[in-house]
Amino acid sequence: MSKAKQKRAKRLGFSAKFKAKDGRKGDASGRRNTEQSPAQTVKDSRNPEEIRKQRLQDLQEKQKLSRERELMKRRNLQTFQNDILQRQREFEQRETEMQSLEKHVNFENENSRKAYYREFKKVVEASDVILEVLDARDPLGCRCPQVEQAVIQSGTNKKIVLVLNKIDLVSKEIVEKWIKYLRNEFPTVAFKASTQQQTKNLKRSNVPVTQATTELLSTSACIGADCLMKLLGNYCRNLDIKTAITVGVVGFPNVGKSSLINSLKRARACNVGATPGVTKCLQEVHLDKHIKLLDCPGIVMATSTTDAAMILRNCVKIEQLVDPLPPVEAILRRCNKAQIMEHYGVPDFHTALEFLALLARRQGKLRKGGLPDTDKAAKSVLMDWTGGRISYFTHPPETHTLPTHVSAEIVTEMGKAFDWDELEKGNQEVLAESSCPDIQMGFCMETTGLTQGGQGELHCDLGLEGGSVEASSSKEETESMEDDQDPEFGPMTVEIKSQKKTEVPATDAASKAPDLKNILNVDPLLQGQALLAAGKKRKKLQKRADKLATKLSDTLTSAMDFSFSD
Ligand SMILES: Nc1nc2c(ncn2[C@@H]2O[C@H](COP(=O)(O)OP(=O)(O)OP(=O)(O)O)[C@@H](O)[C@H]2O)c(=O)[nH]1
Repeated sequence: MSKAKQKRAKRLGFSAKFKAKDGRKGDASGRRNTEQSPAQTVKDSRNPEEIRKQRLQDLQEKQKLSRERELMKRRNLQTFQNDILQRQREFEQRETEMQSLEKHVNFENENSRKAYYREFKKVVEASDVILEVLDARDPLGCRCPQVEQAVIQSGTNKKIVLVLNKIDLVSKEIVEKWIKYLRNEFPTVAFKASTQQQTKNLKRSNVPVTQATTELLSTSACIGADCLMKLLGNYCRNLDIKTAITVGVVGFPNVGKSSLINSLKRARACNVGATPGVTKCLQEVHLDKHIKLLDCPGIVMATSTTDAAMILRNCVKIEQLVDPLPPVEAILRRCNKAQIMEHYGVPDFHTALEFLALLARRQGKLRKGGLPDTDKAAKSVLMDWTGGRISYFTHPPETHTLPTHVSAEIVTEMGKAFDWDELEKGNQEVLAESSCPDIQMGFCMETTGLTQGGQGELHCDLGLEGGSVEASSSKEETESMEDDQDPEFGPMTVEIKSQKKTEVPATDAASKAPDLKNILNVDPLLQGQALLAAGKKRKKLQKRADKLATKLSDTLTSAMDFSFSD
């Protein structure tokens, strides 16, 4: 070993290694290491690598200490100040980075979007027919040109069918107009998925048009399944497919893909939820031996539409929103101010933030120190929007123009395998089934469950008064606002449900119960029940009287306390 090497080894404390190499006990200089105990020497000879590491660490610590000592010698007030400023700057930078990370919770969604897209690709590859589910309230807004393009590019043997779901949330006229508009491109089926909670025997209505009642509407049964099944059956027949076909169900989040599959299966095969992103990966459901359905996670690939529009289309989880102000501003832009003021019971306001502060105060949503929690108020407004309390629907354009990714040849090719007349008939039946002379559907239905974070459930708010359906009252209770041109949604109608509540008569058992002395006036068959109620009432009154008496006597005792004590 050269001298220089020996010196370096000595500096780094490699004497043990050196010893091992030349066979002598001692450090690099060749001197015997007298400081080591015999036990240590034995240990050292056993594990030289560890000793080397330890020595290196010691050396580094020593160097650090000496550096710090040097620094302290040179330190003055100015360097201290610089140090503090530097640390403050670092802290602030970290804070802003954290904030920007939080602000982009959607980055996470960006990743999941990519994962969802991969799943979607799998679905397209495996499917013969793609059902693109659209929300009847805003069909164009939740149409995904990229999805259609991907299907078209993957060959003409794959067919696209548009399913106009949630038709119960809009009027029949609007559904008809949309079907007329959309069938210029692809076969379109009107549908209302079942929103029942049970796991089996989901209801599917096949009541003849003439016998459809208002009660049918108020149920959560599925409408349109027969038409869709016939369409798929005809497809198999027309193409003479003897084996099974695979049907992919794709669309925006929360449009009702899983609900549609469950309705066709008549069982809760897929998870359903009122928040977007419930379906996370591809799921296979065998309808029968001829049809296999594939549930796909909701995909959002729109880059042109603003985030606010995506939130209003219920594509983003409201609880996760970091800045809910822009979508609320978007809602306020679309609503009539007077209606909003009346609906939420707030005074006049100038900005969305002012409105939210007023609303938060009114709803008792306060932060520490009594400051209004505008974030919570904003989220409650957004929940009202996505949950249907502020309902909306868009109008189809007057004239139809083919989108750039769809050519006339593709339209003809796509439509070839389907029986259009049968489809037309089926849609008519669905619309007739879901319509009724007295009420306008959609204006009275409401998807709930969002606020509880549970499954959506269809509730009918038909303005029931004394058990009868009052069409006019339900109409009166909704106030609409027509917006001719909306840059993000196109022509749109927004409706705010008035919060008028019917007076509930007092149903207190005690108030209903007769007095004991009047028990003989009660119907003899009901006397047992009345006696029980009367007994309860007497006990309750007795308790109240006792309480009052105790209070009175306490007050009197304290008033008559003349002990002159402090
Ligand atoms: N009123 C009404 N609500 C519906 C209908 N179809 C689905 N829903 C409700 O819409 C919500 C979303 O339904 P899902 O079936 O989970 O929607 P999805 O498209 O599978 O959602 P992701 O899994 O997020 O992609 C649930 O609350 C359903 O109850 C319908 O036809 N009418």
